[in-house]
Amino acid sequence: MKNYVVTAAIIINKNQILCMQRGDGKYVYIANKFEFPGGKVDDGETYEESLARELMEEMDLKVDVKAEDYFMTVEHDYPDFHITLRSYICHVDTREFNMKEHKSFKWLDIKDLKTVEWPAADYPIVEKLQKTMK
Ligand SMILES: Nc1nc2c([nH]c(=O)n2[C@H]2C[C@H](O)[C@@H](COP(=O)(O)OP(=O)(O)OP(=O)(O)O)O2)c(=O)[nH]1
Repeated sequence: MKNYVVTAAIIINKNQILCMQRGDGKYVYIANKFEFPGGKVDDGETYEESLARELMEEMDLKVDVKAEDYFMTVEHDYPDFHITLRSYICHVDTREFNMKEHKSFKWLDIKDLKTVEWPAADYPIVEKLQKTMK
């Protein structure tokens, strides 16, 4: 099975988390779900560089992602591929960004994260946030 290494940003502003909704796509089990913005790591870049690049590409959002902001990694098997999902906490001081690739977004309190649907790989992250950051 293919393995995708993906970095994802838990973007926090005033105690709320930015949840971005994916559009349609070929995999029904992730289409239209809310996710932490980010994407696949390219050859030759560090995880932190990759995440900063994705945030800029997808949202025009400039974030200095630091190794010390690492939160957790989830290994998950989807029906068509395996994902290594590596997440970082990113505090931002603005809510301004351009939604270039997603279909909608929500800023949610941590306690409300499960009011939207996430891809299966994201639930361990949501759960750790709810346990450790309330
Ligand atoms: N960015 C992000 N991706 C996630 C999360 N959870 C999750 O299962 N994924 C999956 C969805 C995708 O299969 C993959 C991220 O890839 P991507 O966003 O760079 O690429 P994509 O599949 O949308 O499209 P493409 O660039 O391959 O055309 O990781 C998450 O919280 N954030």
